[in-house]
Amino acid sequence: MPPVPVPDTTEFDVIVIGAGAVGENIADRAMQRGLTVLLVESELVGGECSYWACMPSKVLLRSGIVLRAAQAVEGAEEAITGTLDVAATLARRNSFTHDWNDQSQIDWVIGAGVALVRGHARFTGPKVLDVDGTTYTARHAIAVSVGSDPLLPDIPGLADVSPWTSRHATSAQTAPRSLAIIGGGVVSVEMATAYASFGTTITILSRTPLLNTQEPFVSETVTKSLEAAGVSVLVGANTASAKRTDVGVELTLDDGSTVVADEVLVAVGRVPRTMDLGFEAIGLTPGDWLDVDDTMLVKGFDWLYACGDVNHRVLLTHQGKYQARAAGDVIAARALGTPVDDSPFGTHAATADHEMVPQVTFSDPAVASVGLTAAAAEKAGYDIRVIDYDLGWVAGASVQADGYEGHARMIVDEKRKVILGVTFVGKDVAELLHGATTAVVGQVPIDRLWHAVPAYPTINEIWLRLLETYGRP
Ligand SMILES: Cc1cc2nc3c(=O)[nH]c(=O)nc-3n(C[C@H](O)[C@H](O)[C@H](O)COP(=O)(O)OP(=O)(O)OC[C@H]3O[C@@H](n4cnc5c(N)ncnc54)[C@H](O)[C@@H]3O)c2cc1C
Ligand SMILES: NC(=O)c1ccc[n+]([C@@H]2O[C@H](COP(=O)([O-])OP(=O)(O)OC[C@H]3O[C@@H](n4cnc5c(N)ncnc54)[C@H](O)[C@@H]3O)[C@@H](O)[C@H]2O)c1
Repeated sequence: MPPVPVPDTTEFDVIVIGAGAVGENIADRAMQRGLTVLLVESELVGGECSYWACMPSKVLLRSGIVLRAAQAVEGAEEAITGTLDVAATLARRNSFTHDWNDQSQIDWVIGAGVALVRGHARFTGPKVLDVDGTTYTARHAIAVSVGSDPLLPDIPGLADVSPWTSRHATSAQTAPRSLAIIGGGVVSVEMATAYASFGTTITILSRTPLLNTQEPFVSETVTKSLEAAGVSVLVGANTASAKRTDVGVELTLDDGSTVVADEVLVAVGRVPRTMDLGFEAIGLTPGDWLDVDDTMLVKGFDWLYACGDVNHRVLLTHQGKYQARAAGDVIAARALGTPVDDSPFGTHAATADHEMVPQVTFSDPAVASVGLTAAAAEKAGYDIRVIDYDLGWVAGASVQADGYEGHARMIVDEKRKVILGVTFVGKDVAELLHGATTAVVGQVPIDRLWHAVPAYPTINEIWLRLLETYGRP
């Protein structure tokens, strides 16, 4: 890791622990509002997203998606005579992670005017930290943005087979011949998609249908497409034990059947990185997530903030950065005595975290969703109407790919006549999402949405079709 120059003071207005995407944004925001800020990072500046999560995983997926997109258009398809170049794809991924060197991010942080220390931070008391033997003090606030680690389930033998986690899957320098994946969430689906395109034989062992927090049609479509790519999707599969044998890792399911693969990837969710933060010194319990209000202030404190994965509100980079903007600004406002606006949708409140979160799963076809599913909206007590439409019937989609298959669903709050949630599944739907997010967060009345005319022939014409299906009063 490149060296980081030592700051010339140990007292700052704000200290941010963890320089992932989220911590960088808290620091930048507070600094821009006039505070002095120290950022402490134990590994790489840029965190999980840059080196072992969002960016490398999306690069690993992209080559296969582009290849299949060309294969789905007559005229382009004929030009494809080769297969996906795995080594070149992995090399492209290495260039995105700068071979796991964070010099460019160090330069950005220091250039932005934020002090940086490389080391492991632990609380030794309120507003006081030890970083590898040096004491640092915050005058106003400490923000925790230490992220999360993969959860290793308590399956007998699993720890002994040295399973892959998302870090191995996103940083591997060769593709294994076969890979078993425990879990059926986003990491499982994305990594199955990527590695299947590299020629790896994949078996997914999932207790539930894939992506089962999404609308049910998402699971059906994604499962079908993975199976078409040669992936074995075992739903209702409970892994009971694991052992390494001469031929690889052998997983035994609770029905007695076995799955053998070169490697096993565990992708069953996350735990907070709070085991070794000195929480005892400030009355918190090591290993806990941090419970925050909408300004990201940890409940029970007036100086401790938590943003990103560690507060367990939404484990997504963009949502963590949104929280960071609110937190950086409110820390400065409270320190400088300027007005705080923590009302819903105010400058200092991360209101959208609750029911307006966008997410893209970069499977093929992709899943793009924002807000509530029908089930979640009903559970929350809304009086809803569900509008469905086949994306393949949209002219723009049929141009995009021959035999385009996809689906869209819009959830309408019948009382207020606004949209609570939208889900798209289909090729190239990721870039449709922000229109949906704007409609949901803006609570744009359905009547007004009729005046937002989608260009013809784009896939965005799905909006017109959804409105026509809903009907105009
Ligand atoms: C495979 C994968 C793919 C993903 N893809 C996407 C995606 O496409 N889009 C999306 O929005 N989200 C995605 N996510 C989720 C996203 O990666 C996380 O939500 C995001 O990285 C969280 O950011 P963070 O800043 O909270 O934590 P992190 O990025 O983990 O940063 C925390 C930092 O704190 C440091 N740290 C920890 N403890 C200490 C300490 N005691 N002292 C000093 N430093 C410390 C760590 O070294 C780390 O650098 C993905 C996750 C995975 C696993
Ligand atoms: N494109 C993206 O936005 C993206 C991509 C990857 C990851 N992420 C984020 O990273 C986080 C972690 O992803 P993830 O896939 O690890 O978690 P996840 O919460 O998305 O999925 C975990 C899955 O594992 C299952 N599971 C839990 N315990 C199990 C066990 N013992 N055995 C078998 N299955 C078990 C769950 O039912 C669930 O289906 C998520 O919160 C996700 O939002 C986002």
